[in-house]
Amino acid sequence: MRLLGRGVRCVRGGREVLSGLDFEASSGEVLAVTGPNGSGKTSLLRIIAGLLALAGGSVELEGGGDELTLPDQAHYLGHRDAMKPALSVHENLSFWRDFLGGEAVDAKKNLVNDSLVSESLINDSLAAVGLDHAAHLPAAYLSAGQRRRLSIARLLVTRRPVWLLDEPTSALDAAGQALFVRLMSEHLARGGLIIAATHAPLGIESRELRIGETS
Ligand SMILES: Nc1ncnc2c1ncn2[C@@H]1O[C@H](COP(=O)(O)OP(=O)(O)OP(=O)(O)O)[C@@H](O)[C@H]1O
Repeated sequence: MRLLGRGVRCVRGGREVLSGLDFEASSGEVLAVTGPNGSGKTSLLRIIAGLLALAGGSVELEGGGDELTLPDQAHYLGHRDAMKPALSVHENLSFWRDFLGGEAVDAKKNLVNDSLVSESLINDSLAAVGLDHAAHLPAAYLSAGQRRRLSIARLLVTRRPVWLLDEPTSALDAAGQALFVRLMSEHLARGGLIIAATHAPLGIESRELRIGETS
């Protein structure tokens, strides 16, 4: 699988933010998008996620699911944690699983239509990010790092091969960063790919795409 961007152009508020940008990332690879504030890193992730229109060029996923669009095959984790504060941690994750079309699979990768299995997927995902003890707390009570962990759990309730991550390690403590590195490594080992906008090292081997140097 390969994500390919050619001649990408982005205009925001009448200003050209990206122009003629080429990039690619393959299965098992992390592309770290770096550059000064306002250089267009978030805009690029939002274009790939289908949340922002291209003003020119193309972005394509080769070797993905034939009947699925690129946005259907991508997880977008913005730098703001998209959680409803009045819902519990568990309810927030259930919402995202349903919204993203989460499917439970058994050990032989067969689809399982079983609410108990779905329930254990939520619990396993919360445990994987160290939030099992907080499942019934309102999301409003979470600390910044815990909110980030809950966002990361979204990546686990539905498997999608392309992870688009905006400043994914912000607010994470050392243990949280180590945990996230492990989750990213497992994702890459399964053939996934990651594009991350970041100002800080991700703690995992990556290739750099530097943008906005001249602006
Ligand atoms: N909704 C919008 N309308 C107009 N301009 C916008 C909008 N959103 C972003 N911009 C502009 O687009 C440019 C790129 O913003 P973007 O958020 O992609 O940068 P970034 O590289 O992610 O920055 P940072 O490192 O600060 O997160 C900035 O000049 C910003 O002001």
